[in-house]
Amino acid sequence: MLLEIDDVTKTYAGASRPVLRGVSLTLAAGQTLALTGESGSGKSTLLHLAGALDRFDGGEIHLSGQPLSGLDDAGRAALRRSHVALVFQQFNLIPSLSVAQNLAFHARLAGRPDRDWIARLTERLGLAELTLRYPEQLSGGQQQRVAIGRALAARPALLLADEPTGNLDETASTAVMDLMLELVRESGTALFLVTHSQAIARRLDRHLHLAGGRVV
Ligand SMILES: Nc1ncnc2c1ncn2[C@@H]1O[C@H](COP(=O)(O)OP(=O)(O)OP(=O)(O)O)[C@@H](O)[C@H]1O
Repeated sequence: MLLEIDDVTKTYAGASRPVLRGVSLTLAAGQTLALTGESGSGKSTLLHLAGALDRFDGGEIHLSGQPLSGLDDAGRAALRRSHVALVFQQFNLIPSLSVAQNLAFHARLAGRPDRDWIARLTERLGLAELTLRYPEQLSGGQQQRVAIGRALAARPALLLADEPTGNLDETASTAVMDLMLELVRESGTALFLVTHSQAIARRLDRHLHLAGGRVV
C-alpha cells in the first residue's frame, strides 16, 4: 500500500479541540482518491499529514512502507522529495524562473531530470509555445498547468492536490482537471485530491468525506 493512515489524531497547538479524531484510510499505488468536507473540517490538515509536511499526535501514517512518526524533519523532507509532489490552489510557481525552468525544477531537485518525459508533459499540457514565458505572463489556468507539469516531472508516487482548480473559472477548471487525471493515470501516480466539488470527486476512483474529525 502506498499510503496507510491509521487512527490518526491531530490537535493544533493552542486549539481546544482536535481537528482529526481517529482518521484511517489507505491509498494504493496509482489509485485516485477525492476528499470532501465542509470548510474547516480538516481536509488540508489531513493532506499535509499524508505528505509528511506536518506532525500528528496519535496513530500512524505509512508512506511507501515508512512510518512517519519516527522521522525527524530531515527524514520527512527526504521522503517527501523522493515520493511526493504537491499542487495547491495558489499556483506557487517560482516567479524568477521561466516556464521551462519551473517545469524542470522539482525533477532536478529529486535528481530525476528526465528530459523526454518533461518534453512530453510540456506538450500534453499545451505549454510548448509558452516555455520561455514567466509565470506573471500566464493566465491562471496556464499557471496551474505548469504547476501540474512541475509536480509530475519527477514521476512522484503520490500527488497531493489541495483545491487545485479553486482559483479557476469553470472552463479552465475542467481543462486542468481533465489533464491532471489523464496524466496521473498515464504516469501511474496516485492522486489524493481535496475538493469542494462533488462533480470532481465523482470522477476519481474513490471518494471519502471528512466530518466531525472522522472519515465518514
Ligand atoms: N496551523 C494551524 N494552527 C492552528 N489551527 C489551524 C492551523 N491550520 C488549520 N487550523 C484549524 O484547523 C481546522 C481545520 O483546518 P483545515 O485547513 O485542515 O480545514 P479544511 O477542511 O481544509 O478547510 P477549507 O475547506 O476551508 O480549506 C480549522 O478550524 C483551522 O482553523
